[in-house]
Amino acid sequence: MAATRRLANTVAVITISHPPVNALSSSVRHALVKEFGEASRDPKVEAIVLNGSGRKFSAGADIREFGTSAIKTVSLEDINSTIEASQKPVVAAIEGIALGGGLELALACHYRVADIQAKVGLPEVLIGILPAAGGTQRLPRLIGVPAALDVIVRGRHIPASEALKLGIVDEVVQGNALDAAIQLARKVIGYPLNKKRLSTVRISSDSNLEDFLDTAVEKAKKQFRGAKAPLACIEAVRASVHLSYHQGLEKERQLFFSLWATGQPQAQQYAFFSEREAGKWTHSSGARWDTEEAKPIRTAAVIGLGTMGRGIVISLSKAKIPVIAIEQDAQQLEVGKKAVNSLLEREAEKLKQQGSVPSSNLGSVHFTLDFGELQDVDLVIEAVYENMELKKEIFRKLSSVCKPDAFLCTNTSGLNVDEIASVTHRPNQVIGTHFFSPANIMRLLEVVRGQQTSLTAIATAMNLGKKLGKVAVLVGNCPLFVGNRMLGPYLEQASYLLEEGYYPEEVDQAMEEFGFAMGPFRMMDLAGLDVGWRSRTEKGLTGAKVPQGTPARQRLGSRYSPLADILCESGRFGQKTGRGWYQYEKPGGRTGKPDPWVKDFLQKYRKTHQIKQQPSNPEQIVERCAFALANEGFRILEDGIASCPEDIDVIYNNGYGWPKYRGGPMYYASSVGLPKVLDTLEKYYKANPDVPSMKPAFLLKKLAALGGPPIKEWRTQVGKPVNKL
Ligand SMILES: CCCCCCC[C@H](O)CC(=O)SCCNC(=O)CCNC(=O)[C@H](O)C(C)(C)COP(=O)([O-])OP(=O)([O-])OC[C@H]1O[C@@H](n2cnc3c(N)ncnc32)[C@H](O)[C@@H]1OP(=O)([O-])[O-]
Ligand SMILES: NC(=O)c1ccc[n+]([C@@H]2O[C@H](COP(=O)([O-])OP(=O)(O)OC[C@H]3O[C@@H](n4cnc5c(N)ncnc54)[C@H](O)[C@@H]3O)[C@@H](O)[C@H]2O)c1
Repeated sequence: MAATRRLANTVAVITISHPPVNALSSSVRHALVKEFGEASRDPKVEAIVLNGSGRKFSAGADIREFGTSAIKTVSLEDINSTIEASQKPVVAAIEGIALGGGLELALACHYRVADIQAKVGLPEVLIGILPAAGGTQRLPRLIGVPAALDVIVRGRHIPASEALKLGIVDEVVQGNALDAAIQLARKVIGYPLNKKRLSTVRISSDSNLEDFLDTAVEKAKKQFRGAKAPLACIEAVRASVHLSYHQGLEKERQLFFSLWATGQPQAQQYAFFSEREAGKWTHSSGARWDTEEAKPIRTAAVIGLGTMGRGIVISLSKAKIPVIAIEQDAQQLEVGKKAVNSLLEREAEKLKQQGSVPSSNLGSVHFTLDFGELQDVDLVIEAVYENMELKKEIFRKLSSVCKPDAFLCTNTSGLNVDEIASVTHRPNQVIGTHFFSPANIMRLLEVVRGQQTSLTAIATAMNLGKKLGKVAVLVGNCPLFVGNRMLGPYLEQASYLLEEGYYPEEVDQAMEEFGFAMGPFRMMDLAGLDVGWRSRTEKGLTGAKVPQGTPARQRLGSRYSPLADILCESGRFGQKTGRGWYQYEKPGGRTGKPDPWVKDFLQKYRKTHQIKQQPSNPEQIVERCAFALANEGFRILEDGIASCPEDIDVIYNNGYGWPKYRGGPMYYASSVGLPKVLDTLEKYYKANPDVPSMKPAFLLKKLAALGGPPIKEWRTQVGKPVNKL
């Protein structure tokens, strides 16, 4: 059923009923027209209340309908106009969510009542479009241009208490919003409605407002580089200032269709559904997310309170899970405790501003040096240094101290989860939980299954990810897992580009213009060049273990770039030392400037090694870096380390700053066309047979030979997920 109507005395209650989120599909819109028309004509009805079933008002338009003919039947804005013009007062009872078209529907009502838990917003920008059922025209008329612009351009989900302050809703109730809405509807019967019809409000413009909008455009260009939707949102809001409501609506429509033509909405909507699909994991045994039960996690522990441990503690605490936090000595414990407490204070402040009580919304954190205190916890996350021997020592301890059914997780960036599990008495309870830095902010969680990891452990870790508000993606165990493994060939290409004549700022600029949050060299400076250097030294790729006589630019018969090693040997570790690929104002500084030292060093290096310079071509930079990423992605699929291309894209969109409006590296390869990707890689590999990472993957060749089928069909060409190692 799409919408139903019942009578509460003289108030008709129309309920949208389209589980799970009451998306306003074509059938819902038809039903709304019918029910609203009947209520309007019914002489017994004096007021109308609109709500949603399942304690959710509505998540907006049915995203699956975009690009189909269904979106064209019964426009939502026509329904909104009819509601707004109603002679009987209409009240929206907002429970749970009123997002996108859901809020636009509520804005057409004359009054809005929300429950305290509700969230409202216009998040269309996050899926590449703009509110296109009058939202960009009604909201500025209700709360003013600056506040509306912030809501629309950022696409935030706004808590009810803030929505009340902004004036988006008229009333917030602790209890039942429907009862409160019915009461309000009765109260306002016979009141004049003119001022409640937002389309009739006029916005007065002045030069300050124009300056404000111009500044917003410049800010959005910088902040959302390359994304078209935020700019379209600003243009639509600008129209609300200059044009009549109906002309503004027409502008909104035009902007919607011109955005659609860019291809960005399709990529972002693919990313939206891919995130949801990632939760629906499958296992080679045939087990799935809906066949396995997760164990509840009532208490947890985190070992190591460094960069990662701190963020993980905060994430757990925000999910109301009490945490025991452990360090190696009193001094480190004190440092960690200070850092965690300061982050917790910030969280508490945010909660207070939202009208929530911090003590009942944050799990407690207990600091200790005593592993003995871990005997009752349900789950432990280890986040000590990336060192196999140290991790094994910790897991031996955990195995003997923790209760037998406790889950033991490692936050390693890429070490062998099976080897870590092998020192415990319960390898089935051991699993990788690879968070991203800062762990309390970044949404990605790679959940790494080992050979012996139980299905319950997988279900529990995936469920924990959801509880922490993360996008959890299940991956197999191989060196560096998925995201970091793909970075290898990408960074390798970036380095080769420097050897061939480019400078760090040129490569970064090209990748940032492509849409990456940060180019490869800025990213390396931020993460610390020493991390990779230590790992290459351990592997014998640099340092004393390299056999005498090895050519500087070759290892194990393949091309090698020693540039990053040379920087590290000069003490240039990136931001932390104030020098890396860039120079910074001070050690720990954030603003990098091109460094003449690097320029000079690169020029000398090229001369020494007689490297032929390439003519400058930013397109080539993007192609080489992005195709190197995608090619490794195809190998990961072949190996069964990721079970589908969508999972890889979710990882890149949420953990590596890939521009969501390009869908992810696999979606990008698909949109460029697999035959073109293959051709480019083939040409490069033919000219550079000593760069094996650019040898086209077998799966890429297979899919290209099939003519490059749509990405949703690739799954059928991929083998069953298996653990490699
Ligand atoms: C000129 C042309 C006219 C254009 C008119 C434009 C009108 C309007 O301006 C455009 C919009 O409203 S655009 C829309 C603006 N609104 C948004 O962008 C809101 C997008 N949604 C969300 O942010 C989150 O889903 C919620 C916060 C709603 C729930 O979060 P949660 O509790 O973690 O749950 P969950 O796991 O996330 O979802 C559960 C299931 O619901 C599914 N589904 C959800 N929303 C859907 C939708 N709108 N549609 C379809 N499906 C939707 C989701 O896929 C999943 O399905 P599955 O098959 O079970 O996997
Ligand atoms: N930093 C990142 O961006 C990042 C991202 C993802 C994963 N990781 C992984 O997370 C792990 C931690 O990395 P980090 O960056 O937080 O390191 P870090 O150096 O910032 O912190 C490690 C912490 O572990 C503590 N520690 C060491 N031995 C201990 C012991 N025996 N008992 C208790 N605590 C001990 C140290 O005192 C230190 O505070 C590593 O495996 C790393 O590869 C790091």
